[in-house]
Amino acid sequence: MSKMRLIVAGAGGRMGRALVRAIADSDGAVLAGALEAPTSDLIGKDAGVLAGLPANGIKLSADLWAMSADADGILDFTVPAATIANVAIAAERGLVHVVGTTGLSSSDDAVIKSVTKRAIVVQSGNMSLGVNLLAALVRQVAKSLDTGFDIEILEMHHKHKVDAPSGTALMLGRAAADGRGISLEDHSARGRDGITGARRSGDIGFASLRGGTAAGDHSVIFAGPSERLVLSHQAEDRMIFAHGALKAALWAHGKPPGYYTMDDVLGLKDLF
Ligand SMILES: NC(=O)C1=CN([C@@H]2O[C@H](COP(=O)(O)OP(=O)(O)OC[C@H]3O[C@@H](n4cnc5c(N)ncnc54)[C@H](OP(=O)(O)O)[C@@H]3O)[C@@H](O)[C@H]2O)C=CC1
Ligand SMILES: O=C(O)C1=N[C@H](C(=O)O)C[C@H](O)C1
Repeated sequence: MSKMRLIVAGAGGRMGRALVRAIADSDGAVLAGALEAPTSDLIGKDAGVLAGLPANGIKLSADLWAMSADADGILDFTVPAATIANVAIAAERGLVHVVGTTGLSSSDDAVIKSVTKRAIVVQSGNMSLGVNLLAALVRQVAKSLDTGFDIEILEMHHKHKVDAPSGTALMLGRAAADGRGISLEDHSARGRDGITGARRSGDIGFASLRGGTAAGDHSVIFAGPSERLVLSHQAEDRMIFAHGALKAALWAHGKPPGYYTMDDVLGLKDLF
């Protein structure tokens, strides 16, 4: 079978470079294009060289329409405005669109879902196996414990990260809210500072730390009377996200148009 032809969006970024390496190592995919911001100094540079590999002849370009004429999918780890611009082209071309970008607003998410009658979208705030298993466990624990247990989510990332809470923290918060049968939007506590008053019962709290090179640490704390249960995951290398994204693209290739998550890719929907 021929290899899946993939475009990496944000090819000059941290995840973009990791994705170029993951594709180079893969038997099932080949790099078909490398997208960057039109303002980037990296336009015209070789994607392989930027990723620390031998030159592969794929030059960074800002023209997704041209590079997608002969592609099967796009791995998109960029910024919200770029991802939203890519959605329409991916749908028009019938590409698999793997969306890893975080910091998307609820209206951005609505735009992404609006094209899934025509497009094949796989979206997740975290593409790693470990975090998606963690989310399934959090949902189950939240279902088992009553509201006497307060739920707090703590995350730490490298100093360059621009959005908070992380997409993963929000995903874990949503899993906890699902388990409890509540809406996260109505039961979140974000950015406590100053005289905040006592904790509102039933809220899911978020706290974000930034520093150094941390690839992504997440803990979900169930704090009850005289005991605490902590479920956590530490990413040691961002290649785990790149391998997850590549797995998602290969899984989605040939699937009917629709909206999918890593639960579909990893078969976690029926775990509990
Ligand atoms: N779902 C998951 O598993 C994971 C998600 N992420 C998310 O992925 C995103 C990227 O993370 P990271 O790689 O660390 O960030 P970087 O800032 O290193 O990379 C983002 C890249 O996107 C580029 N970019 C900006 N605008 C456009 C555009 N219009 N078209 C194409 N490319 C563009 C940036 O270019 P420039 O610098 O010139 O602006 C930059 O090279 C973040 O939202 C992060 O949270 C990260 C890891 C895992
Ligand atoms: O920006 C990052 O680095 C990461 N972003 C994702 C998030 O916001 O959760 C996933 C991972 O934690 C790394």
